[in-house]
Amino acid sequence: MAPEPFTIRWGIMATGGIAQAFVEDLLISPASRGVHDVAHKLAAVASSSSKASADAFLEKVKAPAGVKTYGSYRELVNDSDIDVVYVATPHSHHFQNAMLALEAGKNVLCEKAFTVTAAQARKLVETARAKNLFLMEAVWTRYFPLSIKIRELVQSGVLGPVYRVIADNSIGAEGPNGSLDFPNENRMVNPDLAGGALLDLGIYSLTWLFQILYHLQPEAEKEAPRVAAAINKYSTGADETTSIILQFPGHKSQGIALTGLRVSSDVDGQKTAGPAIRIQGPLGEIQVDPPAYRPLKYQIVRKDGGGQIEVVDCSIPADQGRGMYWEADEVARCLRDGQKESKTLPLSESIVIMEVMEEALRQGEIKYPDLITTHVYDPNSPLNTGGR
Ligand SMILES: NC(=O)C1=CN([C@@H]2O[C@H](COP(=O)(O)OP(=O)(O)OC[C@H]3O[C@@H](n4cnc5c(N)ncnc54)[C@H](OP(=O)(O)O)[C@@H]3O)[C@@H](O)[C@H]2O)C=CC1
Ligand SMILES: O=C1OC[C@@H](O)[C@H](O)[C@H]1O
Repeated sequence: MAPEPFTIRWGIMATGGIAQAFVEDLLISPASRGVHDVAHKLAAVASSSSKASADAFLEKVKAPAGVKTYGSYRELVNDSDIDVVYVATPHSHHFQNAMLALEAGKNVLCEKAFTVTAAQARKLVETARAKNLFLMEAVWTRYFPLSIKIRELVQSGVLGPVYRVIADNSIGAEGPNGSLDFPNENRMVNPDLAGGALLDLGIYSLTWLFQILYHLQPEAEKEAPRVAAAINKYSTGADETTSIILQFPGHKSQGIALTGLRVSSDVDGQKTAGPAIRIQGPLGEIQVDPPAYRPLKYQIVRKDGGGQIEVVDCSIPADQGRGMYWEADEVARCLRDGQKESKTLPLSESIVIMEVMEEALRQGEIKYPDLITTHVYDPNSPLNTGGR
């Protein structure tokens, strides 16, 4: 008889859009994606608004009976029947909320962007290590079968050394009279919630640059990049377009990461506009269809391919969710194996990415409020208590 899967008990912090998508994926049987070694249990959900919001959330996701609900994040992190807390609040809140969970002795999976500043990311990592807890930034894209396959292909040398990655993750959200299709209070453009294209969407362009140009560098030759960036600001003060050039001189490689809120990477929504990502070496290139955050199809163009291209489709069947369960499976395996971080996205790499984004925001003169940039933990911060 096959051994029972190792099951982890999740506590969900916040009840917004991504919390719903993540939980719906958690509730899909792992066996349906061929996973038998780990499983997931939805143990509790907390809303900073009210217990009633958490109750309503359970109905929305069609949760099984027996899931606890709380009207505060503090109650959630103190629940002894939880193995890991999923932080699904806006970027502005990640540092304080993840600290709240770590300080209560909980393992943490924290949504992207990890934090607002690099110092906050370092403090989270330092705290998790001091308390011997698991911590991971929830960059789900890295755990897609397509991402794994492409990292393997690049490592196998199919392109020769990769010298260039160009990646775009942009959405077409232009509104009337120069505005964007978001109210100014919306987390996409609101500086109080660390809004802006870079922290929300540009992180995926950087994910592609990093998972190829940085992650695959041999450990002994790890080289953080030089950064040149330019930003257009929206009327709220958040960035609406950000362009970043990275150079890794020791590896002779370069990356270009683009993001914006006016022109989509996939203008007709049909993926006919061309690739969002190009990974290039002397022997050929790999092109990945948009969106960069949910990659499902790629093609290989070989220098000696005689004009033929190889197309590889990694679609997810319509009834098989969004694809967030692969990162959840990674968390379960790490907890099972006593690993305190994911090898696919080590904490040191999340920190370097935060350093790059911080530098880009500095060059673009984007300023966020002190409340959300401090790296001093405050359990009573309104970011933890829900005071809005
Ligand atoms: N991996 C992915 O594909 C995606 C990741 N994300 C990431 O997830 C995070 C949340 O995004 P998303 O779910 O879209 O955001 P939503 O605005 O839909 O939800 C955020 C939730 O955070 C809680 N919250 C606490 N304080 C505030 C506040 N002051 N303002 C607004 N919400 C607050 C609320 O839950 P409550 O009231 O219950 O406490 C709210 O429902 C972001 O970091 C984003 O980058 C987002 C979309 C996709
Ligand atoms: O992480 C994300 O991916 C999907 C986008 O629509 C969303 O804004 C972003 O937060």
